[in-house]
Amino acid sequence: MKANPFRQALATYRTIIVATMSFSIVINVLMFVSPLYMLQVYDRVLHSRNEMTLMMLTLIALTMLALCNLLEWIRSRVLMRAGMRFDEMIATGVFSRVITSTLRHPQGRSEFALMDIDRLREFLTGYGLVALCDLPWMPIFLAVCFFFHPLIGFIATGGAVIVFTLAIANEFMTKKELFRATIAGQGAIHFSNSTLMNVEVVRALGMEDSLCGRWNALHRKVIESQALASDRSAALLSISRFVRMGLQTIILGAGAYLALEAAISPGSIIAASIMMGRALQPVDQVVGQWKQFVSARQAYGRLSKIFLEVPEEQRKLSLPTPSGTLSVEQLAVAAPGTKAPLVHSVTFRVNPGEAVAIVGPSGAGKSSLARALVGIWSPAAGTVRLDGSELQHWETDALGQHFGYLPQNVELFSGTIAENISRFQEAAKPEAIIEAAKLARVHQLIQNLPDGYDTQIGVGGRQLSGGQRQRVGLARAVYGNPSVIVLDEPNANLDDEGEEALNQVVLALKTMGKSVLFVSHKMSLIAMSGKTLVLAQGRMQGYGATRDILQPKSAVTAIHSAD
Ligand SMILES: Nc1ncnc2c1ncn2[C@@H]1O[C@H](COP(=O)(O)OP(=O)(O)OP(=O)(O)O)[C@@H](O)[C@H]1O
Repeated sequence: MKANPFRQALATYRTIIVATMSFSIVINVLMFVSPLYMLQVYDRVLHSRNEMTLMMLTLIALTMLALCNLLEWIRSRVLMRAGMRFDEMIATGVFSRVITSTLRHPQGRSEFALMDIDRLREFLTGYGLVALCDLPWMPIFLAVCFFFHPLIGFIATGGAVIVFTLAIANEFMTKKELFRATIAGQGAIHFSNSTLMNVEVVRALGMEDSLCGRWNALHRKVIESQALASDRSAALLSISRFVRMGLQTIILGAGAYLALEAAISPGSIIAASIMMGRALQPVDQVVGQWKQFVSARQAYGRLSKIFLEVPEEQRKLSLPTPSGTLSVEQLAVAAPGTKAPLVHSVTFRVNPGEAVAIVGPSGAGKSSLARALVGIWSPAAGTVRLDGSELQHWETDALGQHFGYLPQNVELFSGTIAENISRFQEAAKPEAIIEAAKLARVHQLIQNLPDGYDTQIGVGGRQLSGGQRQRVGLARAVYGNPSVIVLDEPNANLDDEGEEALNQVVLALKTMGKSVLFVSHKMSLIAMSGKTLVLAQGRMQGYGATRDILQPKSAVTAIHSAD
């Protein structure tokens, strides 16, 4: 099995974290410039009154500070590029896993893993990671405070402990609410997306108010949880800010007292105050970045889960292009995430050049069977074999190229007609697209559209009529010379001319030696098949030559009359 690309990407990022830490070492060493400068100015220059020394010290300090800022700039550029590389390494993997995971658990909302990539990348490239890299420097800065005087050291350490405690309290007090807000936010987005998919029905049936009410309820949950988390976090943040400011006053006061007692030099007062500030800075940053930390950690958890649940597809032997023999044995089909089979014990075989009609009343399980035949749903029992090899033994993408599939509700994508027919393949040849359109008898129809093959069809192909969608979907099904073509009610939206064209397509596909299976209620199309499979309540009621099955009093006629 291939290594998990998420882990690989994180391993690569580890090198970047090491580089960031190396930058941080130099940057933090340069943090000593300001306190050292103060010590020199107050304790040496003011006594010696040497202006030349002051000028040289100032010049050196400015150079060092410029270097420090230059390094910070380079560090952020390195992080940004590494973040982009990290994104590149996992984005494709996440996208394909989201598809697999959604097929397995349609209600699982795995699409949000795509947003998690952004969250994690933002954390890895932003101040969050820098703050973490700076954190190990805190003890060193505190040690220097002790070096000035133990009292200074204790004040700074006490301050760091308080600020840290506040950060942890922040985590505990906001964790649950932030998690709730994320889940509620996903629910609201999911709901609004599905509403927007059906805007026409929403307007026509006056559902706006009720749907808006439902969305508002979900949205309010997000706002309430966020507001609660933000209230708690804001209170702690202002306490933390007060502690920081109070500490500065205390440290200056303590320094002045120690200077009066001649325990430290006057320059040490300012230097100690700067040093304590540096020690507390990473803690402050961590507190400020807490929300981002939490969200990045949740994103990390969800991404790890999806990579764990959907492991890398094992490399499979590439099988030769199939002739198209589809054999189904004792097949049982259940919807993803459910156990009860919708289709039971189906056995039949389709040879190249044959057409099989799948018939039966509504809810008989015809579409469920079609889904299993093209490998969308895995068999709950039994097998589906293409040229003798079970569908699971084929590479998913390779298998898709050997199948043509037209689902009942067509499912076109936002893009041009040409892109839809070519299944969005980047290297699609125009000749192949036109060949598929001609084979599907839709070339002329496309030519009559304002932009021909370049016509944008909108989300779900909404800018086409129902019949046009179905015929473009048929062209997509036959694109790329597939061996097996499965059509689920391909004539549901067709007029007489469209139906005649469809009958011609089935005839042509048979002549070309393709295996054709279609679900239909239309006798004229069923008559194009050599064999018919009759389903009722998920069970095979008959399978045989269409002319026998279409005889009066046969199973199919009985089923239709019962319908
Ligand atoms: N994704 C799903 N999850 C759970 N049950 C499902 C799912 N899809 C379909 N079913 C159920 O499976 C049964 C068969 O549905 P299917 O769509 O396969 O029937 P059909 O024969 O194609 O019907 P029609 O002719 O109306 O399209 C139905 O009872 C339906 O409720």
